[in-house]
Amino acid sequence: MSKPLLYSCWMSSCAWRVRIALHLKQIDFNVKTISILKTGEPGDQYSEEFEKINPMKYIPALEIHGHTLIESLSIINYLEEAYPKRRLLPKDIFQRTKARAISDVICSGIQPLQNLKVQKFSRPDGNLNFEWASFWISQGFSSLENILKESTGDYCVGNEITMADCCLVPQVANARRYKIEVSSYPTIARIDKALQDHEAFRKAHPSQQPDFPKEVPASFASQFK
Ligand SMILES: N[C@@H](CCC(=O)N[C@@H](CS)C(=O)NCC(=O)O)C(=O)O
Repeated sequence: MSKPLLYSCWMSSCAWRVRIALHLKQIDFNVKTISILKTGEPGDQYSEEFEKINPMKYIPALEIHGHTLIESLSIINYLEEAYPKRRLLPKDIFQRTKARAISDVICSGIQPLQNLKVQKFSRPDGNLNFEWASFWISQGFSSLENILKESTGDYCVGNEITMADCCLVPQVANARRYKIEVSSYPTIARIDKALQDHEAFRKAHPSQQPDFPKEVPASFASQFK
């Protein structure tokens, strides 16, 4: 079987979620870079070629076993079902539901509000809107902090790493990018810190990606401080 192929980009938090899951499952994969933010021209997600991969014009997408999968959470759920070893959902049904709910909060309730095309549409000049992104992430984090206080042990849900952790770490990086003081959310900050040294999370980090630039663009500097 050829290796799975992940359409990814160093700056995409959604692709990052899937990279973490692939590494946690110890699945070897190749990466095809789709540059989603280019100066003065549309990103590669708008190309005709990529639209055939994902008609939503978003990354990630995963080619695996002759199929093309889209939507980060659906991809992670596929990986969980197809590769049940090193599980990303707890055994207990209520813990499992919590892990899914936290993933949904991040993937449906926070990240879509700060996505590139949403930010651009919010401004008449079509540029990124830092204030907008920062507002919506802060709103989401205030609620997420309270949700996590109830579910956390070492990680988002109890003491096992779950798909919720795959979603949390990239979203915390987004928060830093938009200059949110993450320490104001102590549970979120603690879980994020606890995961930084885990091998799968290190391998999935933007700095380890083939398209990571030699010089980080100024607008990302706060993410990597
Ligand atoms: N719900 C989708 C969202 C994917 C998404 O928002 N991808 C972002 C990168 S993190 C993207 O491709 N943005 C391009 C754009 O906004 O033009 C998923 O979870 O896969």
